[in-house]
Amino acid sequence: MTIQWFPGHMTRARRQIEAKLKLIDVTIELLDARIPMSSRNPMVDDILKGKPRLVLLNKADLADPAITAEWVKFFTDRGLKTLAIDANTGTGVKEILPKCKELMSAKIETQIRKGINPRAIRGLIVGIPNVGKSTLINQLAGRKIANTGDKPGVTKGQQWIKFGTDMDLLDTPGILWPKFDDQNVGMKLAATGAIKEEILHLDDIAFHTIRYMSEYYGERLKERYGIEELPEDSENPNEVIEVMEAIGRKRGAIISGGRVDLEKTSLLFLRELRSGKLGRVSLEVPEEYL
Ligand SMILES: Nc1nc2c(ncn2[C@@H]2O[C@H](COP(=O)(O)OP(=O)(O)OP(=O)(O)O)[C@@H](O)[C@H]2O)c(=O)[nH]1
Repeated sequence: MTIQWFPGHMTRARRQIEAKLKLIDVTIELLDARIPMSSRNPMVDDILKGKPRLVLLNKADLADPAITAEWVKFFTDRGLKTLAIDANTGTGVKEILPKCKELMSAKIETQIRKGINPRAIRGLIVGIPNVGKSTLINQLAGRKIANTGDKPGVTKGQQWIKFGTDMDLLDTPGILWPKFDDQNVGMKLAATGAIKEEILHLDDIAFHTIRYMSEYYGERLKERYGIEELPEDSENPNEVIEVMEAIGRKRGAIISGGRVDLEKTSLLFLRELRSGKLGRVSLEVPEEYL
């Protein structure tokens, strides 16, 4: 889904989440494991207002496992229960209910002490567009319920989905907006496919991603594209462009006069990255946020 966020949209999206929050016990915040901070709404703590929260690093199948483990520790150290999952295949999804129960344990114990039969925990999935909310809802329900495109502003009848006997989930997730005003964040969102490429220039997105990969995943670039020399200084744009050109030559993206077609190279490179052909890649590390 392509979204242009304007203040009016944000206010409306926020109001919709606030209305849903009244109905629920636990929030499930979905982030992209490859870019947990860039796929995170900067006002999430304020919006969710201290509701018990489980953080899920989704699309972990595409992210670098060692970096994902660091991210799990990063969020856990900040007092948030955190799991890495793959909503497509369901890996890690079984652990969601026990974690939600842990979040509610004090309340449940009090109810039991008072002789009240605890009711099912009520949960709400929240996250930015394309992070996998509908996929997770369908995975939890074991059937297709949620369709992509819960557009802010479109009122829908809400229903509870039974997730075992102990948990109910709202079928319409809460949509949060990413941080649009930071160009670096925008590049990472575009590189992972969270926002449509048309919003930013394709060659800028590829340039930023290749620069990052030269630093952290240089061997993969060398191996896949037969690159001999990686940039000595990845802050030097000319050196990064040389890598882009080497990728273009390898892929035959040449225009008249033998020059490399950087636009086509960018498209091919990003396609290969997103489809996992460059291996499991994370585009940010916790050290940047300590
Ligand atoms: N590889 C991988 N792809 C996933 C995973 N979860 C979701 N996807 C894919 O990501 C894309 C977006 O998933 P959706 O479930 O539609 O995301 P959403 O958050 O509901 O998106 P909006 O409706 O735009 O808000 C789809 O192509 C999914 O197949 C995952 O864990 N791993």
